[in-house]
Formats: sequence, structure tokens, C-alpha cells
Amino acid sequence: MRKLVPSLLSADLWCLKDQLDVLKQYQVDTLHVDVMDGNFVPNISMGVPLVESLRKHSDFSLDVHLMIANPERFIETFREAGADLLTVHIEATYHIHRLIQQIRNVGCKAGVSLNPGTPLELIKPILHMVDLVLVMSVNPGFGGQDFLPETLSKVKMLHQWKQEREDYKYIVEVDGGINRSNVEQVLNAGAEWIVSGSGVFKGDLKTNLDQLNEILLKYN
Ligand SMILES: O=C(CO)[C@H](O)[C@H](O)COP(=O)(O)O
Ligand SMILES: [Fe+2]
Repeated sequence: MRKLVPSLLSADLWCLKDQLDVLKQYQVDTLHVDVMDGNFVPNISMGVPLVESLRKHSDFSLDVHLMIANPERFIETFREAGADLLTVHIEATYHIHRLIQQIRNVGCKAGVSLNPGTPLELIKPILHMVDLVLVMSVNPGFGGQDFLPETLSKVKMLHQWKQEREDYKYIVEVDGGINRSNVEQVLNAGAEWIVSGSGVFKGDLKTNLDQLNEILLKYN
């Protein structure tokens, strides 16, 4: 199932509830929450209190993208806050098997992400263990950056490996710079979950959702 997963990084927090109500009308069931620590990435964003509040007041599934150094320190905290899926960066830990197991042990789905400059080979040893692979199509840290088309080769490879190996059950998610003008390239490469922040929230929310959904419909 191909679907749009809006990133709250570009939402207007002043009227978040209204925006989430619109997303519900458009059958969005999963929200992407970008957590940045000012260390792994050169920016600070949202964190535990927002996840708690979303869990308390909504039934969206929460796809939490941890752009933080040493994410093992916060796995239990984000699970208790209400995360359904925790994605960690391969570049942010020395012990990826242990970290994926830690996420599973707290009852969360586990994702692994890689920066545009990181080769796919680095995550190969854990592909049989993860529920999701998040291919970054921008260098993480900011919304509204330009999509890097050279990252699509990783999406294609992940899609192909999934067809070849029965033990690979991961969802292929792509994140960064995706909007209505390039989403088809990403879908054609084999992406299943499309993260979009500014492509959803900048400008008119309903128009953006109409346009993106029209394209996604062709792929489902
Ligand atoms: O992880 C992220 C940035 O590090 C965001 O999820 C991503 O950039 C979404 O925003 P946009 O669609 O505006 O690029
Ligand atoms: Fe993200």
C-alpha cells in the first residue's frame, strides 16, 4: 500500500489541531514526527511532549524519525510517550543490532534510516530485522530542501531486494524534498511510504492533499 505520511516539521503548530482534522478527512492514518537534537543534525525540533499529546488526543499512528545522537538513550521514553514506530539512523549508533532489538523489546516497530551520503551496504546486515527502511532524499536537519535524485538508486535496490528475499519485510519510506512535481519518480522507484512536509503544509493544505492523493491513487 503506497501512502502519504505528512511530516509535522512544516505544520503550523498554532493551528495544528485544525490541520490534523483536515488530514483525517483525507484518510491520512500516519504522522511523521521529526525529532532533532542539535547534535546529530544542525537543528532542534519537536520531541517527547508533542508525541505524548498526539497519542493522548488522536489515533494517528506515530512514525517517529529520531535524528539524534546515541538514540539508545531515548527508546523507552519515546515508546512511553506513544510512538508506534521508531526510526534510528545507522550513522548515529555503534551498535545497530542491539539498538533494533532494544526498539523491539519495548514493543515498537523498528526502522533504520540512512543519509544521502551513506551507502546501502551499511544497513544490509540488519535488513531482515527491520519493519521499515527510511531513505533520506535530503541531508537531514531541515524541511523545505531540494530533493536529491541520486538517492533513488537506493530506493530501487531496496525494492528489488524485497522481491528477491522472503525474509525482507521492510516498508520502503522516502523522506525529504518530495512534492507533487517529483513524487512520481519516487513512487516509480518503488517507495511505499512518502514523507512530505512542505509539500503538504506550505500553501493550501487541501489543494496539496488533493494533488498528491490524485497521483498516489494511480499507484494503489
Ligand atoms: O526528516 C526530515 C528533515 O530532516 C523531514 O521529514 C523532511 O525534510 C520533510 O520535510 P520536506 O518534505 O519539507 O523536505
Ligand atoms: Fe523525517
